[in-house]
Amino acid sequence: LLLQSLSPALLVQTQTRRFSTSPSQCTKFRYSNIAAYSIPEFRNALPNAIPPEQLFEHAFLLNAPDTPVEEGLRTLFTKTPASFYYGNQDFYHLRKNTRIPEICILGRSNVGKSSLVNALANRQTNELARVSKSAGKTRSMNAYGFGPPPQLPKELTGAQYKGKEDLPKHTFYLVDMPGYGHASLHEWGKNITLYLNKRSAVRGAVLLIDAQAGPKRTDWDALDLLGTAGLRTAFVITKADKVKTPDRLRDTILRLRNGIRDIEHLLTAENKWTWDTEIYVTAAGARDPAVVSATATTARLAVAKLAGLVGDTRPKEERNRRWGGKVVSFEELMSVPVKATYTASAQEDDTNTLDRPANISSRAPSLPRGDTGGLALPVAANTEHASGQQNISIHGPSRPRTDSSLNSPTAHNPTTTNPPSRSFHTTGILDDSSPCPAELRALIDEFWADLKANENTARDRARKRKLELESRSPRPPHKSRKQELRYRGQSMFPEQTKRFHMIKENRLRREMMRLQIQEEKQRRKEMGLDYADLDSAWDIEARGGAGRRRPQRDMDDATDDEFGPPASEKSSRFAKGSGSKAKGVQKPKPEQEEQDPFEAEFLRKRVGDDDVHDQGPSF
Ligand SMILES: Nc1nc2c(ncn2[C@@H]2O[C@H](COP(=O)(O)OP(=O)(O)OP(=O)(O)O)[C@@H](O)[C@H]2O)c(=O)[nH]1
Ligand SMILES: [Mg+2]
Repeated sequence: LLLQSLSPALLVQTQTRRFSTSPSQCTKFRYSNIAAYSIPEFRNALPNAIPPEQLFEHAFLLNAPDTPVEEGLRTLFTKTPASFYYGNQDFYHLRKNTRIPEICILGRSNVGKSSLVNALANRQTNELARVSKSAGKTRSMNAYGFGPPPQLPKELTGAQYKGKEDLPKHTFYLVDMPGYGHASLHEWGKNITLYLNKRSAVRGAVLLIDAQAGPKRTDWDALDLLGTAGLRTAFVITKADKVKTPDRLRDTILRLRNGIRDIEHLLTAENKWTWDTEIYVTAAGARDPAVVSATATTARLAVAKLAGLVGDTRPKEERNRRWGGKVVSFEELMSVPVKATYTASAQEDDTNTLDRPANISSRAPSLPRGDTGGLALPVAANTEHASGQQNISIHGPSRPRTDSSLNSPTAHNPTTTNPPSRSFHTTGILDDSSPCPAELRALIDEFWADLKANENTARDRARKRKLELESRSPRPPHKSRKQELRYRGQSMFPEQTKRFHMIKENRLRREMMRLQIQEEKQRRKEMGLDYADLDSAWDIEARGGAGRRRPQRDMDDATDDEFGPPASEKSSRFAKGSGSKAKGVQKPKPEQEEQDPFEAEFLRKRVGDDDVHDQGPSF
């Protein structure tokens, strides 16, 4: 069948009678041969002339060169039972893996991705991956581990991995993706795009194409995305048992080949994207288990090659080409000064997909279609150029790579109801002088804001929480009950506070007086004068003033020398701030009638009447 489809002019004449034209009538052996014929080296030989052990002799398992690949692959995929490793819709919530290769399986919804995972692991339907007749069954990126635990070199088991990453239990992971196209969500496409561009462990992608339906527009979009991400790609035709006529399969394969060639033609020299020239044909969900296992072998070979587990059959000059480009973080991408152009045009109808993408530059980029936009999507950071210069081009998924189409910013119609889908990539063919249109800036800003709003890392959550807390109205400062009562007491009993200050002042005043009397006493002693009157004066002062009994301390008496100036003066006095010690020393005015007569006399003797009035009291 494949002979007919791939090289109709070759060999087919002699073999057509031996092959049934209906795949459903093919035996296991013939399916094996079909599988073998999907590898180019065998296309020139007669199918029945190839013994099974030679089927894959041109390739060998890296660690066991003597093991025939078919047998070795079966052991690799089935001996250690495959197991589920992680599954999440959100790219940022995927479990960390930086040491084991990851191969992702892409394809339209219902093309048979999950069935292929089960077939590769030799499991029944639904035993490992969930399969359904209706499209959109797989809703998250599910990784399944295959093969025995690897023996990692020391540098990959160091302390830097502890607590951050699980020790791998398998040789590689196969990631079953949600399908694009019918019943898919725009959100899935966003996360798959992030995965293809940012996941460091991803080594390659398997793109599944329905044998009967052939490649559709969304498949070209996906291919474009893979090309942008620079990810090595293998092509697997699925549901080969369902094709109605060999012509149909031939048509599918030819259209796929031509489409790939066109994309290859439009790629720039710097682009690191490449693909396996073999197109693998499978029937992983067929009813006949023999057919499933026979065709699963080729798919195993495709996966093992992508994971780097099988010797490479590519020409030597191609072997050193980098498969995955350096991933540029989105932050990095955004900080690059934009020198870009923007191209977009009307949406192409999905039904009009039987045409191969002969003129990719004229293919209309798709517009997001709400929730069913599939992979029509925004971000794709790609490799940096060796020169270090980066240009960003924003365009629809059908990325035009010709100069003429790149320099047509006017093609963008800002009035369009659906905003065109966007993706970013670096390219060397952009003209430096091309201006950055305002709408391009707006688009980037809008997308950036959108992405930021949907971020959900632990750091983002913490930041959001902090902002939320900060935005709340501040709580009143906490006051202890004691503080509160004291504050209330002050405001409720101001008179008591005033009295407290007055007593303090009087204490100071007395202390000053005592010192002065002592000095005077000393002076008189030296001069041989009598100083008995000073002792009696101090006694009077210590009792609380002349003619007073000391314990009387009510507020009515506060007008005397002990409690400060008369009530009329009190307010002004306290308004000045009686708490100050210096001011507290400013004592009752000498003109007060009630002033102690001894004090007055003493002052008169010491400083003279005039001074008393001019300078005011010194205590
Ligand atoms: N006859 C036949 N049927 C197949 C084959 N592969 C898958 N199917 C059927 O196709 C249907 C969809 O298969 P899935 O494996 O769930 O497809 P999927 O790509 O994972 O779909 P989503 O998860 O919705 O994206 C199921 O009913 C399978 O039995 C095949 O090779 N031959
Ligand atoms: Mg699925």
